[in-house]
Amino acid sequence: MSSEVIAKPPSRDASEKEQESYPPIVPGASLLLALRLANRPILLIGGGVVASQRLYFLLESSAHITIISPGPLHPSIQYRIDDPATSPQITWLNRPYLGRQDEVKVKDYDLVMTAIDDNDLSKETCELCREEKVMVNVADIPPQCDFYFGAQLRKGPLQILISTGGLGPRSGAMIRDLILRVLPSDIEDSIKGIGALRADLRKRAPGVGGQLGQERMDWMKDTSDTWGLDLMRRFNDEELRKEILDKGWESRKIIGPNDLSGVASTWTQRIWSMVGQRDWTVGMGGFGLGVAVTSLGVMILQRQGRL
Ligand SMILES: C[C@@]1(CC(=O)O)c2cc3[nH]c(cc4nc(cc5[nH]c(cc(n2)[C@H]1CCC(=O)O)[C@@](C)(CC(=O)O)[C@@H]5CCC(=O)O)C(CC(=O)O)=C4CCC(=O)O)c(CCC(=O)O)c3CC(=O)O
Ligand SMILES: NC(=O)C1=CN([C@@H]2O[C@H](COP(=O)(O)OP(=O)(O)OC[C@H]3O[C@@H](n4cnc5c(N)ncnc54)[C@H](O)[C@@H]3O)[C@@H](O)[C@H]2O)C=CC1
Repeated sequence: MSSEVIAKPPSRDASEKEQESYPPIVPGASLLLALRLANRPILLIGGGVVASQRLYFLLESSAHITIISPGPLHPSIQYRIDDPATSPQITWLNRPYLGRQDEVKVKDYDLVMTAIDDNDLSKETCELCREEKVMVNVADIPPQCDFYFGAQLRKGPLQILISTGGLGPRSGAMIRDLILRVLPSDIEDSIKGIGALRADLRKRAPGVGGQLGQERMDWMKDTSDTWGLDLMRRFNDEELRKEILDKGWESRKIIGPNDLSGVASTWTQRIWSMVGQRDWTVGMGGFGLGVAVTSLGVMILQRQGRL
């Protein structure tokens, strides 16, 4: 496994030597982002199984989705339209989309997705989107997509997306399942814990940038590293958070799990012993390996000019 295939952007704390050896840029990647789409208008054209998958993820991101497709729809789409929990998020136009002639205009949407069995109409929709500079995913013509979907897994606030650069969607899903198997089943509790600690710290030390911002980031980073992923779940205990903020942050010290005293220590340790210790490093090593192997495969194909 060559280390050059692993993305290495500049680091906050890289040593000067590392800073000097800038890794070469390897082009051809997609920019992996986490789009925040709450209440944003999204146009989804088509009503089959692929559209039903798009709809599911769009609903989870709290977007507002306009679906244009003649019925009958895929049953899961119809279900979401009928379900009072999701119906306010969906506008269904029960008719075919007419491309350039359609009264619905792509410029009124933040993103457009086509999932239809009509290549020509997909191309026309894509052209319209280019003219209006609206990002588009065309399920049947990958080279025309501005963005791809990927195999996804979600555990509360944690989300992981696997992209194979359009080469092997099914293999992406298999890698996702591999990651799922090695992830601790309750990792979301750790993420929620560290989120609660960050929020409390921001309340004590509000503001952006400057000396305080730098100290806040250094303290958070060192505290995260000291506790590790596994023990971060303990930050869900409000009393424990208060203790490490009082004793640690206020004097800019890092308080580790063994530095705790009193009540917080005793009862959180009791809960902890009930949950049981696990070695996460083995699992996370597997995760890193899986992702790196995928990247390596994609890189090889890129170098061979097949991407
Ligand atoms: C480029 C991309 C564009 C995009 O969709 O954004 C695209 C394109 C195409 N997929 C096709 C086929 C299949 N797609 C799947 C499955 C998924 N496809 C997904 C993504 C992507 N598919 C994007 C690149 C992803 C990446 O970079 O890795 C996933 C990951 C996410 C999702 O769709 O939400 C989801 C798995 C999610 C999960 O299981 O969780 C299966 C398997 C199955 O259904 O189980 C098959 C049949 C088997 C096969 O062909 O492999 C065809 C028709 C090919 C033909 O006609 O022969 C095209 C068009 C083409 O390739 O021309
Ligand atoms: N990206 C991906 O993950 C995958 C992409 N595909 C591609 O996606 C396309 C759609 O796949 P499926 O959902 O399986 O097809 P499907 O045949 O189940 O559904 C097609 C849908 O498009 C609708 N439709 C057709 N013409 C329309 C129009 N003018 N306006 C609005 N709606 C219209 C149909 O009513 C139907 O609901 C296929 O062309 C296929 O190449 C297929 C599998 C996976």
